[in-house]
Amino acid sequence: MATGRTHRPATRSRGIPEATVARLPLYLRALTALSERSVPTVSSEELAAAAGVNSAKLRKDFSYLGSYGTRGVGYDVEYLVYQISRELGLTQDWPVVIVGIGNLGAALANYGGFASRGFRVAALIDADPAMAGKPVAGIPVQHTDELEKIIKDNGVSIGVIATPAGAAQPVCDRLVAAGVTSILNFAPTVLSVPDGVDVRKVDLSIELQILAFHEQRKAGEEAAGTESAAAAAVARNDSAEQGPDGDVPAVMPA
Ligand SMILES: NC(=O)c1ccc[n+]([C@@H]2O[C@H](COP(=O)([O-])OP(=O)(O)OC[C@H]3O[C@@H](n4cnc5c(N)ncnc54)[C@H](O)[C@@H]3O)[C@@H](O)[C@H]2O)c1
Repeated sequence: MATGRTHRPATRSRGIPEATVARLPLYLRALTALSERSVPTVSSEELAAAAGVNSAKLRKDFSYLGSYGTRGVGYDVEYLVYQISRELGLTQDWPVVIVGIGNLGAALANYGGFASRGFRVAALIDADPAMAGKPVAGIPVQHTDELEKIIKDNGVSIGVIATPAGAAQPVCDRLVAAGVTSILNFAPTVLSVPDGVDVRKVDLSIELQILAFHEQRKAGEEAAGTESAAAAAVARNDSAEQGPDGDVPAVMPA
């Protein structure tokens, strides 16, 4: 669930809009679940529901991949997994470094989902000399002095930043100078990067704040609903209480 921006135009060079690219991982996650259950084909409606996307949008997205499905049969799950993986560049191995191996960095290093999606954790880097050589998720932590060499030796193009906010920009600068062109930033700070470098920002507290906004709105709607129900009840009572000279009650007895 990465949020934030990438430093790219709204339409990529091959003509796939950025919004479509952002939905491809959602389709892939849903398709992978189907593939694990050996489901051979899926309709656009089923897949759209599983991915949480509108089915017309899904069909449009897949048309950019040249995938139109077969009427009455739907889409071939395995082929679509392959097509989307290829489009996202997941059919090749992506070595990733994680910088800042504290609570979050260690949790990320231990997350098995990276490797299964083609992201190999090539190195764990931390500024704390006491951590150097200590294994986390089976990988020895290396000191930041080694950062440039690690990037070069492993051909790393993706860096994950999980340092305190104050360290994130200098770490980002070093990663970029060493050749990293994509950064996933978990630190609560806005990074500046040169053209050609993509930054995605993950901030769970922002997601929670958005949920809090919706919760507040739901609570407001409920309160308004209770108020209007109460007002309607009062109105019904008023009309029912009208005397023999009054109008006919709103609800006539059967
Ligand atoms: N995005 C999110 O949803 C989310 C969630 C939790 C934490 N965070 C953020 O992630 C970051 C890490 O959180 P944490 O709880 O793991 O902190 P932590 O203090 O446990 O770990 C930070 C690690 O970074 C290392 N470090 C400090 N300066 C460094 C540098 N210049 N180069 C390399 N390593 C350096 C420290 O030695 C430490 O091991 C913080 O910025 C925090 O705000 C984000």
